[in-house]
Amino acid sequence: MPTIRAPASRQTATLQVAVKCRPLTDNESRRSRHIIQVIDDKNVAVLDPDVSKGYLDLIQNRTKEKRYSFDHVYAPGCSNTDVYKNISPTVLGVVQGLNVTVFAYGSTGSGKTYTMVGSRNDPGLMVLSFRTIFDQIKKDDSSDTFEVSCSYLEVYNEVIYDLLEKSSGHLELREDPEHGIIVAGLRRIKVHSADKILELLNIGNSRRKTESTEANATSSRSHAVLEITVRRKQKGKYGSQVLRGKLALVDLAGSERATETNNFGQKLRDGANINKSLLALANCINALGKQNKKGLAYVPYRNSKLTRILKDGLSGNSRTVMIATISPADDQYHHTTNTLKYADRAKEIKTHVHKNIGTIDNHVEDYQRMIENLQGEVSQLKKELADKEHQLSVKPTEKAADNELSWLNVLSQETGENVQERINLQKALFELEETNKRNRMELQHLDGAIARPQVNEKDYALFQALTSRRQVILDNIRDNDEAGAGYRKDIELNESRRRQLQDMIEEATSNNGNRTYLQILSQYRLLGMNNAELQIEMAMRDQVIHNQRESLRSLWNILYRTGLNQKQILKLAAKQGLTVEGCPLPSSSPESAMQHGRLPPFMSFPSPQSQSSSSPSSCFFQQGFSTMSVLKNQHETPTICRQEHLSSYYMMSGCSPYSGDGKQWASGGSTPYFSTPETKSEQSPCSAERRTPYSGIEDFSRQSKDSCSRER
Ligand SMILES: Nc1ncnc2c1ncn2[C@@H]1O[C@H](COP(=O)(O)OP(=O)(O)OP(=O)(O)O)[C@@H](O)[C@H]1O
Repeated sequence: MPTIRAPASRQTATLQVAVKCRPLTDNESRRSRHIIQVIDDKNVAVLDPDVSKGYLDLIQNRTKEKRYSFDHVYAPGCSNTDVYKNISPTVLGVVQGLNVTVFAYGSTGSGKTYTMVGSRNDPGLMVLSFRTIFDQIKKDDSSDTFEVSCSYLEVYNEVIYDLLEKSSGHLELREDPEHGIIVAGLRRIKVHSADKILELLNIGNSRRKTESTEANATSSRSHAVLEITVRRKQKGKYGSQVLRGKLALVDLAGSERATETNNFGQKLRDGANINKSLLALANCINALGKQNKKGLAYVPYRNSKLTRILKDGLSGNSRTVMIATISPADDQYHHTTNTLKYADRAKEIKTHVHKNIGTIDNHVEDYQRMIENLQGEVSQLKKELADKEHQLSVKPTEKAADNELSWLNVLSQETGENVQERINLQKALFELEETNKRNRMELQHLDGAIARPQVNEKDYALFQALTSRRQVILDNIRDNDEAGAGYRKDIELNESRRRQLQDMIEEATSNNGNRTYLQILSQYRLLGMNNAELQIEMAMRDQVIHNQRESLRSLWNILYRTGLNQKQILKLAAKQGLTVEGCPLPSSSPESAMQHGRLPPFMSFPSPQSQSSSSPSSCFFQQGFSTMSVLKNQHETPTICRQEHLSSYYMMSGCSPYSGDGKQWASGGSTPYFSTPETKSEQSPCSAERRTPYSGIEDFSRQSKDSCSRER
């Protein structure tokens, strides 16, 4: 029997922003003045660093003193445990199936690593978090079972490395509708105690890239993300379900001004890359901070790996805490006010939190497995290729052929980059279109509200507010459409370059005599391309699943509006051959469900006036209706939406979905959309536990920073 799952209710949460000021270091106390005044636990002032200003300047307000308010402010005497006390309730949401992100943001040497990792005497937020997670699991007296796993990665020079692998290769990011952004191939180790995570954290930190810079003797050169996942299996009335909470703890690399650090060579390049990703993060914070006032603007997550990793934490499904770290020294005034400026903007950021219940990721996992197999084959071929290259290099007579082959190699590499660029462009286009779809829905609502007659002054004021909001939305739609047109053009250029490369490779392979080598080379190239194509298909499938979820939400919207009670709906569903899981239906009216916050905000009930055929509500209804027919007839027509989406996707890229090259949707056509896997292996390829010698708990941050010399 096919199964559908009720949508999880979403809550809007605001980013929790705290400021932590570290003490002056011994060096600083000799030459610097303390300019941070913690007024109380929520307010902080940065005093004017210039002490030469007179009384007149002060009364004429010519002072550079600045005041800020945050959720929490911690004075230099506060410990990491003091900070943790306020975020502990948020962190514990992970055990209830929520996503939580905690990140430290601040200039170099301001205390980010100290806050996140800490020392033996003052353990940081990473250590305190996993300790309380395990304590909470221990305390739980329900019949639920728990499984905790952990991963640790770093982003160095825009490349992702696995800190739990001895010699990690480059890892790639992938978007998954169920789990958000994920890192393909990242090791996830099952852990049974806080000590085990501590051991892994120690090992990871010893591999992390740090350098001594002018500004900080042990400056982190990479962004590090420790992720702890808690899977909680619950047995409920309607069968068992899995809650999957994820805690991401992020220690960012140090931002710096090149002029202050006296860096050069590799260090300067590292600094430039670090600054680039931190700038990308600042730009996202800016765009998101404005969004509340300005409607849906495009947020440039794609500009760096860091912002893509933090995407969920910044706007998606996550309760997020930002700890802005500052130094009290007067010569850090500009860095401090800059950090506080972004922290102040971050207070406006909203995320949308819901429990991660169950999973529909079996389709995506099929693809992931295929990609992993392909990657295995590609690396085997790479090895064969290297062997062959070695053999050829010892035969000088074949030098000419060698040159041609290395040229061919360059072409292959360019083809790979070309495909990767196309994936990025198309995903960016999807995101833009998604943003504008929501903008247009809001516009429809606004038009409906604006059309209502104005009877009194209050109505007129509302009319004016709605009209100016409408203008903002229109501006955003126009900007996004323009950006979309740019992406489409880039996709066309990319396609034509791809054709060119293809022709050049064909010509080269037909001219060269070394058949075996060429066969391997071209097979390697083809597999690489197939791999990339599969990633595109996965992205499309992700989008389809996302669309289906939206349709499901609409379907629930309709069910709520019918006023039927839970029993009636279950009976009706059973008649249609459907099982409903985790039914969250209100026993009373849908309006009361709305009042009690059980419906997500977008599942609004239209006012009677707005129920014309063109109103958003009817649009919901039609969408829901078609979903229903898909549900009802899924055995006969299970791929309606999939093909619709596929064709629109290919229209964009100018290809046909069935190009005769066998690249069609790979899963069986009769797979029902809304089914939950009956039996699914829980053992992921990355979940195997590996034992690593425990190196002892020292001063985590210092130990890790001192012993870092990994060359990338
Ligand atoms: N709360 C604190 N108490 C005592 N010392 C601190 C505190 N916070 C930071 N420090 C010290 O300040 C110095 C810089 O801190 P840390 O390395 O954590 O900065 P960072 O922001 O991570 O720097 P980077 O971005 O360059 O990696 C270190 O010597 C650290 O021990």
